Amino acid sequence: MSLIQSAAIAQSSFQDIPIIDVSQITNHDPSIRRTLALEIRTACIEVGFFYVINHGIPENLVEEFLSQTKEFFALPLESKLKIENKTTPNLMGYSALLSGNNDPNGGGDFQEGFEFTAEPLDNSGQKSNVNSIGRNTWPSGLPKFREAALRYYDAVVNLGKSLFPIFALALELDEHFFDEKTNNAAALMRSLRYPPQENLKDEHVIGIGAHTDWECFTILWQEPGIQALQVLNSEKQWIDAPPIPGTFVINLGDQFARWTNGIFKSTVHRAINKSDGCRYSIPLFVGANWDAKLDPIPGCVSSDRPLRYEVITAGEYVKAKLAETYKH
Ligand SMILES: O=C(O)CCC(=O)C(=O)O
Ligand SMILES: [Fe+2]
Repeated sequence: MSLIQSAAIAQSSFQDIPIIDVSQITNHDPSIRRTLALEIRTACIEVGFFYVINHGIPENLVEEFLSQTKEFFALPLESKLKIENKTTPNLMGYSALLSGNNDPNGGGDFQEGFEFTAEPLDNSGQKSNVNSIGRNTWPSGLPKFREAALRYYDAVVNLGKSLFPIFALALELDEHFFDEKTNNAAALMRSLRYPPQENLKDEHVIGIGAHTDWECFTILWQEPGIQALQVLNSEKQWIDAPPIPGTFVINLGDQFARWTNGIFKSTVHRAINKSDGCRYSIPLFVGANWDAKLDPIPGCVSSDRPLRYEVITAGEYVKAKLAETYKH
């Protein structure tokens, strides 16, 4: 069945998020790759979200960065504000509670964050760490933070790189289709702390308000034991996406929706921490090169399914979204 036909009959009234075993993601056997791609294709067309298990990312890398993240957020506010994202040229660094607002109808996101991008681990801090997004800004007084962050980052980026060829197969394209559109992309990682909102009365100010992600896809680690993330289905029901130990959540973002003319879903989601303690999560946003055009890929536009989005570059799109989210 063609992509457009599959999209036309897709059921997006999902009640749960599929779990996909990606242990074979680097297997070269074409039939194994096709089977995995088909499973991912269905999840992308119907849900826009899936969990991955057997992804190969060592647990200790997560634990080490999580423990550094907890130490960072436990610093006094004035220390964190020394590296506030609003004071850096590229919005890297610390974002305070309520400083961002992902939902234009919301009153600000009730989370703190630390954002960074690629940087060689052995770099002595010279010019080479400037990529298309620019330099990172690291906290001082936490000697293990940078290394733990970058080791974890590299492992998750590698999973991201192995997903692009499978997404291409899922879209009936050559496996290398996305190579030149993504070979110079700088993925952004954020570690996040959500204070408890146990007795939430005002749904106007929640951990992260209803939004879609802006890049191609997101690889999200969530702290086990605390339900917070919810995903909106086509019936406008919020479906829980609970943390499942040993998994990551993968969700598609707007860049994939634009490339596929909406066939791959960039699904609305939000997070609310209703537990009685802080909740941590760590998304990695994997985007296209900033100069890559978000024009529809073959097989996604027809007379029945006309072009839905204006064609712009990934960089133009993300910059506009950043300006909207951090405007106040
Ligand atoms: O913390 C979460 O579970 C979701 C975070 C998220 O949606 C985002 O940062 O875009
Ligand atoms: Fe998100």
